[in-house]
Amino acid sequence: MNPAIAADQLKYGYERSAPIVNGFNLKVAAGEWLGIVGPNGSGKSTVLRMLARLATPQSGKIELEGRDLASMDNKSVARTMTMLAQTQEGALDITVRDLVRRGRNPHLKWYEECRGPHEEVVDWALQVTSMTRLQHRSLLELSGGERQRSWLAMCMAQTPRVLLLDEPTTYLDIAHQLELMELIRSLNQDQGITVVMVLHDLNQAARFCDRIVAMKSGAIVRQGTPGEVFRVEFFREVFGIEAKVYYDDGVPVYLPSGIVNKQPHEATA
Ligand SMILES: Nc1ncnc2c1ncn2[C@@H]1O[C@H](COP(=O)(O)OP(=O)(O)OP(=O)(O)O)[C@@H](O)[C@H]1O
Repeated sequence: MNPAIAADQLKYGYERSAPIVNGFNLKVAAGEWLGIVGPNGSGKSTVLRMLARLATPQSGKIELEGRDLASMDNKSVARTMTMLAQTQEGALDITVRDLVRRGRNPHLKWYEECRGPHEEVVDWALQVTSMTRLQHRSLLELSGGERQRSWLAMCMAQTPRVLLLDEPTTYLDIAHQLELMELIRSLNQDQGITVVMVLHDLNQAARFCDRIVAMKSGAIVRQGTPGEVFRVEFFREVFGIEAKVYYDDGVPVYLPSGIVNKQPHEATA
């Protein structure tokens, strides 16, 4: 079976600056939950944007389920893969249900309306994200967590097989963070959706992800299961911190104790 995503030798940079991402290779298996971690400015969002086709690599190739991403049409990409960003742009003066209906657009012909079986998918997307009760509310009347769930419901209405998420829990309190992570876990485990998520909370990465890829200066420096990655040297070399690693129910948990050498940490050094 083709990997859900295969990225080969990706390179990306801005004019007059050294490449931000260089020689980046990644394979994500269908049904896997991959976490991308790394210091600020290490290129995580840039990689995710290239995978989502929001940024075009200067060189290298991305395959989505074995197809060349660069030559796929927009609707085929949107029927296969979707991305939930940290914050969303767009008007909030819309009901949750109307927002979720927009997720059906890649499946509709230009003359078609969201009706019949498409409305059933909207019902399903609202249900799996626990938004049915709030579906007639305007986004303006929702909390940050409920709003993020509404956007996720729209993503689900696309019935994607691959879900990309860029720090989706950043603005959520801890209860809403866990709620969103549990929800994504059920989408991953029950619906078989492949998940690629950039996240800063390393303990959450260890708890939820099958595999962690750590980036520094635009390249992958460590990867493996959370247990393989969570080593004292990893925290020193990638984040410049001293940390102790404990195990809770088989899951590694780190506790930071200080900055290595007491030097200001150079994120992109
Ligand atoms: N428009 C731009 N022009 C020049 N450099 C940019 C631009 N946008 C981003 N960068 C640089 O690209 C590098 C990688 O940024 P990116 O957002 O991918 O990192 P990140 O690992 O996601 O960071 P963070 O954890 O802070 O979100 C950073 O050094 C950033 O300053």
